[in-house]
Amino acid sequence: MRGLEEPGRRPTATPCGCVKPALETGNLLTEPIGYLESCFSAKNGTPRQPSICRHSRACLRIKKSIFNNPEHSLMGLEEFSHVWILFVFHKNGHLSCKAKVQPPRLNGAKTGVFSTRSPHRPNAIGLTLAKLEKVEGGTIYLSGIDMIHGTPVLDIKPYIADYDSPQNLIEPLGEYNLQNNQNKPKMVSQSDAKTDSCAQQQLSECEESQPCSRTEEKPKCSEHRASGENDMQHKDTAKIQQRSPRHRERADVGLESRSGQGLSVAEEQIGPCRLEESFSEESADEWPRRRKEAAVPQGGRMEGQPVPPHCPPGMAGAAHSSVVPAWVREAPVATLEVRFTPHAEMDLEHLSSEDVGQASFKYFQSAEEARHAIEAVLSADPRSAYRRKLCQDRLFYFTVDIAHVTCWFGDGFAEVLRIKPASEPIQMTDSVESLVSLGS
Ligand SMILES: C[S@@+](CC[C@H](N)C(=O)[O-])C[C@H]1O[C@@H](n2cnc3c(N)ncnc32)[C@H](O)[C@@H]1O
Repeated sequence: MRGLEEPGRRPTATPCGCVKPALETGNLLTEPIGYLESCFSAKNGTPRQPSICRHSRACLRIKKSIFNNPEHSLMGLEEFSHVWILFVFHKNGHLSCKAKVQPPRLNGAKTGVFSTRSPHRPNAIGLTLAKLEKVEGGTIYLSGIDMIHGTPVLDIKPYIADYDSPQNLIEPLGEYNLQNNQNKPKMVSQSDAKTDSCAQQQLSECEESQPCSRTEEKPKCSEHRASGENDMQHKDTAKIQQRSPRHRERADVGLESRSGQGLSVAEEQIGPCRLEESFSEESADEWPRRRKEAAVPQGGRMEGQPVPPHCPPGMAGAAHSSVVPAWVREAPVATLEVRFTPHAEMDLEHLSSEDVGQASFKYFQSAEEARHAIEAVLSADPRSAYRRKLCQDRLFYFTVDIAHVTCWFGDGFAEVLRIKPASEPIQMTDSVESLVSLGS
């Protein structure tokens, strides 16, 4: 059998030495489909993962140079609740990166770049799962984002739990089917099984408990939002997920880092543990040692724990869970308590009052939302490991929407001292920078 040719060996350089973009060799000259307008103006204070701040908002207009009719490209997207956003970390400064990085959440410990969500990677590409608030013409509105203003966006893909979450993968039900004299075993992925899986019955709003079957019959209860009668169904399903024992189990083992906020819509939909897997960015020096003993299925179910009723054993085991090392849930960085000084409280009130003749919030719908966002950002401790250790007494600043926030960090808490109107308007990326070359 002929092996794959190593792409790097193929001639990709032109006589002048320039790298010639060629799809075949993975040298891709990308053109952003648009630039994000985000409530975060700079890296400082921008959440490290989208799950941190559900009120963080952004919008993306698809460029006309990509599609004459941008709205055509978004057709059907409104049926999805969440989207993957692929983007360029355009503010990384330089395109070099190290094999080992020190993610802030690991407080200075090093780990391999590919076990993290570090922005400093060989190809400066970011991946964020955002909530899709609405689609209007050629523009999408997002929330729960971790990208800064002006971020070049390369692609949008719908989030489909059936494809994107290992919990939703289905294995043959041979043993079960034989025992129950049901249909022949069949290797099915969620994509063709739609929703007739036992796992989904567990999470869906079916009142009757039914054995899993692999028939072609129409699913009675679907959480497949894209499949038609989506909106109401989806919401109901989310409620049921919260009620189901399986969901509770997940919530119980969830990382308590959401600054006391209620579950975000994303969490309601896909469960906090799953979010942790997608959004956690870090590792510890000691993790390879601990890995085997401490790896935890994402569903939170350890060996010996009860399996959901009505599912054959094979359906509920670790084969259907994703696994993360324990440090993901037990990161050595604590969640902080967030306080506002009376002065900061007054500032926030002032900022949101309409009678002072200043710009009102562009992304937040109320002062309360702004407050929640500030709390969410700070409770996750946005400081780098370096700042945490060496600049302990320094003030920390960040801008979110029109609020320029000044705060400081004490032992286990962050205190907001001032909130002033942001002085500089957010600048959009220069169109000259719009072509981003990926690959070597
Ligand atoms: C840790 S990364 C994770 C991004 C994405 N969720 C991922 O996993 O690929 C998020 C951080 O990247 C930084 N960031 C966001 N947008 C950026 C951009 N356009 N250029 C450079 N850094 C950016 C911010 O400091 C933010 O806290």
